[in-house]
Amino acid sequence: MSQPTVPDREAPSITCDEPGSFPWQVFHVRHPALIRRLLEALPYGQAERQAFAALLRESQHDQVAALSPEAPDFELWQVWGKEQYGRPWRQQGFLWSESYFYRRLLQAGGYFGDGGWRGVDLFAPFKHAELDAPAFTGDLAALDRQHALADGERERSLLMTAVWGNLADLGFTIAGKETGDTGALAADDSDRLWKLLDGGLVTVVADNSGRELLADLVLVDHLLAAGRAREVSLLVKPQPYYISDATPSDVLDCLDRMTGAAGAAPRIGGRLRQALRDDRLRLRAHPFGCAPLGYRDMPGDLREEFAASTVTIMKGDLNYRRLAGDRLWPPTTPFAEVTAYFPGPVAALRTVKSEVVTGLDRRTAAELEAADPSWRTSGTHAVIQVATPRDRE
Ligand SMILES: O=P(O)(O)OC[C@@]1(O)O[C@H](CO)[C@@H](O)[C@@H]1O
Repeated sequence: MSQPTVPDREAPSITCDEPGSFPWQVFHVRHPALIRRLLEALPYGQAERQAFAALLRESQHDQVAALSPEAPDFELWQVWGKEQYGRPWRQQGFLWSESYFYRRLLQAGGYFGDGGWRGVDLFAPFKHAELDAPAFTGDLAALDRQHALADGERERSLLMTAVWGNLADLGFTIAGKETGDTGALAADDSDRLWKLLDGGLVTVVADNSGRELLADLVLVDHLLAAGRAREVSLLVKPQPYYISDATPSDVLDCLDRMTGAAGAAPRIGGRLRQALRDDRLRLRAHPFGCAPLGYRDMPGDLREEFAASTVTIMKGDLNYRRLAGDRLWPPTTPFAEVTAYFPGPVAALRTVKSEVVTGLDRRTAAELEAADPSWRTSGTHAVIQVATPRDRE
């Protein structure tokens, strides 16, 4: 096997330095809007309100402050943040700074403290509202129609629902973006993906809770029930992150909502509960899920898990950034090249909501860039991309 190329040394890393750019807007528009929403949703006291305001100021104008030595994850962040502490936030890589912002947001909300906010998921009011919203009820009802489809059509529908479910991301909606149900696929390797799903261990790295997680769980149920997976390992976040990212308790909430509904939903929810009991579905919450790093820097145990999987399915935009590297790749850079380090077959199911794009054919890339330069952040397009070790030979 020839040596994999490491093209990420060539594409510029994305930072928040340029006023008006997408990453700059995340820090200067999206984060203030998020904090306003948090303060409306939860009755935080003076100390937390001041801490949120201080975090906003620091992250927009100052140097990155380190965690205090009492923090439970101090050691971890000494490693993850050693290059960044004491330097301006705006000069950090966007992936790093955004991730650290969410870590510090939990701290500002008292999540790690010894007061009444300890362990409280500050995004829970939004997550619960989503589970109670008409759109979620509509998604549950749509499962009956999906169930009635012929096999091939049903698989296509399950996959597309999981892909476009990624638009139901509270970070995206807080930024005032529209979440139309579907747009166009800029790359579609779905046939290759189905070929890989041949009855082995499948790892699904989940993204958002609520509507996206529902679609992902329904897909997982199908993989198990149809023998397309022998076992599924579902990776979620160990703590609240990026607003609506799923944690283990969000999975349980979603299952509850399914089993409490009518029609196909309770049957699917019941099968998933049974699969958890039988260990055919394993729920994992690895600390690396909230790391400010790309998968290139994954720890050994995760590498082993991905290597042992017949395919790892990465959901969502942030996972795509972490997989490909948070860089301004020419969009025709082969997906297999940027994921050459990955220890097994990998598939990305993602609506495009940030600037990182790879694996497009020349014509599609040219047409998209010419039609609307903001297509990368508007959520109008999605990709289904697959790379296997064979592609790298
Ligand atoms: O990973 P997800 O939930 O699909 O998307 C996360 C996201 O909303 O956050 C980032 C900007 O804040 C973007 O990469 C992306 O739009």
